[in-house]
Amino acid sequence: MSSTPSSSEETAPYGAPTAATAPAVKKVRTHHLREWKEAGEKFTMLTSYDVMTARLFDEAGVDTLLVGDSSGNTVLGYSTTVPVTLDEMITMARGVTRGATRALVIGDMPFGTYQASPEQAYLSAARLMKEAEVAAVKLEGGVEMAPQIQRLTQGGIPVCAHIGFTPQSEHALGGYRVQGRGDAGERLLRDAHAVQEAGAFAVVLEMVPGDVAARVTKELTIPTIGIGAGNQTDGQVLVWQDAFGLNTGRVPRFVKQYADVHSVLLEAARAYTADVKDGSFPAPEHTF
Ligand SMILES: Nc1nc(=O)c2c([nH]1)NC[C@@H]1CN(c3ccc(C(=O)N[C@@H](CCC(=O)O)C(=O)O)cc3)CN21
Ligand SMILES: CC(C)C(=O)C(=O)O
Ligand SMILES: [Mg+2]
Repeated sequence: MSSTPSSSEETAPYGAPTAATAPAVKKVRTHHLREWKEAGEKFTMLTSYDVMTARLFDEAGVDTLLVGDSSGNTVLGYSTTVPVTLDEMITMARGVTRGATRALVIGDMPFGTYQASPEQAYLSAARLMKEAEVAAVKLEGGVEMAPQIQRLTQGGIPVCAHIGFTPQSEHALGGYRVQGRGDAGERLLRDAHAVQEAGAFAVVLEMVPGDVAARVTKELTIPTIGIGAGNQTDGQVLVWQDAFGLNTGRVPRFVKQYADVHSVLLEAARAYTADVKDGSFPAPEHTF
């Protein structure tokens, strides 16, 4: 089987598909995630903040792309996601939706753009859809966000919920900590059921004990997407700069490093600098 992506009608635009890792779906929709859950087939999500990584991850068969507010850390260099604005999210999401042909693109709602009221949430989410053409939005919160989730879904905006450790509430939660241990497990279950009831099509479980995430995944009919939540969730999500080794800072324990992009780019940038300084670049073939 060729691993070269094809844009023909017959062939889905990703390389070397297998039944287990790249279901033969030409364009991923929210209902596909539900169908994969029912079939016991896992799916993937990676963050993406620009057109080139969106194209690349789409070609690889990554099922969903999240334009995460983790861009506050990975693109803009803040220490938290809190300062990220809706305008910044829209600008980045525009690139991602242009790059993705197969993957479902979900835009994160940044802090302060939905918590105030369901109306505020609708106006913010509608901007993400109209101006960046995302297929769905994601927001953080459980029971307390049910009115927002309901308003968006009733207004035609698919919502992915996000419970457990919710980074926008880092200051309220008291740092980066596992959520749902012990008695807090019951609260997490209530949050999970509340977002499903409100109409969410999926829910991210962040930094939740594996056994609790497994129970949530069993009890819910909507798919769960884990990050630091064990291997029993329906899907998995990671921040690409963590997983592929561009981020050389401290990465969370739940990250597996699949590549060392930092070294590749460091080597290339050093070689370019050396070539220019010793006069070997540009060579005649680079000159008009
Ligand atoms: N680069 C990046 N990767 C992420 O996964 C990520 C972001 N940014 N920004 C938004 C949120 C914040 N997230 C984070 C950030 C830090 C930890 C962390 O430091 N975890 C520690 C402590 C766990 C504990 O105390 O129990 C760890 O070792 O996993 C976890 C999740 C996940 N998201
Ligand atoms: C870590 C994921 C789930 C996220 O919300 C983000 O990238 O912003
Ligand atoms: Mg986020």
